[in-house]
Amino acid sequence: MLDDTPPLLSLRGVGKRFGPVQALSDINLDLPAGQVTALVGDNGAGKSTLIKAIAGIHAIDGGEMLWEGNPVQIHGPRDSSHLGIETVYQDLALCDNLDIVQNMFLGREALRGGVLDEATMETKANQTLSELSVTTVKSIRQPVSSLSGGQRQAVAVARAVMWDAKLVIMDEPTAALGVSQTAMVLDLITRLSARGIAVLVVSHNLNDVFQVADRIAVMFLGTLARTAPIGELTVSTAVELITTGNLTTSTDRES
Ligand SMILES: Nc1ncnc2c1ncn2[C@@H]1O[C@H](COP(=O)(O)OP(=O)(O)OP(=O)(O)O)[C@@H](O)[C@H]1O
Repeated sequence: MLDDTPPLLSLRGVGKRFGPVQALSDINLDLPAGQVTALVGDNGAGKSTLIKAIAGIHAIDGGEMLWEGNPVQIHGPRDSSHLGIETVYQDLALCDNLDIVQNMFLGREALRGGVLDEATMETKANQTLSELSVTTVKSIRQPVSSLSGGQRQAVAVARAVMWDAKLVIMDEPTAALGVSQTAMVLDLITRLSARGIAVLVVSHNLNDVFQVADRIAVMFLGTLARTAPIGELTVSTAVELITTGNLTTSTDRES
C-alpha cells in the first residue's frame, strides 16, 4: 500500500536573494519524519541560507513551505520552534557557566509556587538523556564548560528532543570532533530518526553522510542539484555533484 502521509516539511520553489546574490533558487525539498536527510554542497552553495530560512532567521522571498501538507509562514525563530523545528548550530548556543539542567531549561524553567522546581527539571533532563542513551555525562549538575565536544552536542540535541522537536536541524555536528565522539554523535542522530524525528544534517564530511543519512540533498550554487536516497549515489558521484552540479558519468549505484 502506498504511504500517502505528507512529508513533515516540504519546500516548494523556495528562493532567497541577498542584494545581487541569488543564494537560493527554486528549492524543492521534502523532509520526511523518521528519516535523516544530509544537506551537502561546496562553500557558498547555500546550505546555511537554507537552514536559516527553515529556522525563520532569513525570510524567504519566493516559494512556500508546507508543514504536514499545510502551507505555513515562518517569519521568525518563534514560528519555527512553535512548529517543532529545533536547530543545533555549530556554536551550540550553550552557556558555559551553567550546568546541563540549567542549559536544557534555559528560558523555559519549570516553576513550582513561584520558585524553580529543580527536582522536576532534573528528572526530565535525566530521562531525556537516558532515552537517547547519553550515558557518558557524569552528572547533570556539571557545568557544560567541563564537557567534551561530543557531550555538548548531545546536550544540545537532548534539549531539542526534550522540547518536543519534530524536525532537528544540525549544522556540521561532527566538524570539531575526534573519531569516537563523532561515532557517538552519529549514533545519536540515528536514535533521533528512530524516534520518528526528521533530521536535516549539514555536513562536509561524506563519510559521516554515507554512514548516517537515509537521503542526500546536494546543493550547487544556490540550487538543489539532486535529491536521492543515499543508496543511489556513491561518494564519488556525490563529489561530482557537489563540484559540478551534474553527473557526466552514469556511475549511480543501482537502487
Ligand atoms: N547575510 C548575507 N548577506 C549577503 N550574502 C549572503 C549572506 N549570507 C549568505 N550570503 C551569500 O549567499 C551565498 C550562500 O551562502 P551560504 O552561507 O548559505 O553557503 P553555505 O553552503 O552554507 O557555505 P559554507 O559551507 O561555506 O558555510 C553565498 O554567496 C554567500 O556569500
